Amino acid sequence: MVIAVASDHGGFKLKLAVKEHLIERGYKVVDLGTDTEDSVDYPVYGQACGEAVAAGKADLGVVCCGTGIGISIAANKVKGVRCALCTSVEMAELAKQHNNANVLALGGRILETEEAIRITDAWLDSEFQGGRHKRRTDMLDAM
Ligand SMILES: O=C(CO)[C@H](O)[C@H](O)[C@H](O)COP(=O)(O)O
Repeated sequence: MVIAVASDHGGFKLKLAVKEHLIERGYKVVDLGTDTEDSVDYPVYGQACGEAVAAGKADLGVVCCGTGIGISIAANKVKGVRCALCTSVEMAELAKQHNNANVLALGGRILETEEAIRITDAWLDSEFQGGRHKRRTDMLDAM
């Protein structure tokens, strides 16, 4: 299982913490940048992660910016991406169970690192429930 991670400067430190955690969990991680806390533009990194997932170069993606909002909008511009901005464990569970989110967005200026890790684990460890939810994700993917 390969997970792509990407962030702007606002999510850089959180991305590093999530990346380390993912590696500890045994995932192969591809880091698409940014690589410093210098100011950069979140659309570049949201698009890069979304394209990696959509192209099958990664199975899943995690994107981080200051709030998680801008980079999630960018990732969701890529066809085939279902990026979910999550601020709680419950949202993360439902993002996988109902939306089959293939990219998780987190806010580095919003979440404590420990909570972000719990959210990431909840998303990874939940399973898509299919059924009526599959009909709806198919509708999303056809847009
Ligand atoms: O999602 C965002 C904005 O929609 C992020 O929070 C960005 O990280 C933020 O806009 C960066 O702001 P900065 O003042 O340039 O650091």
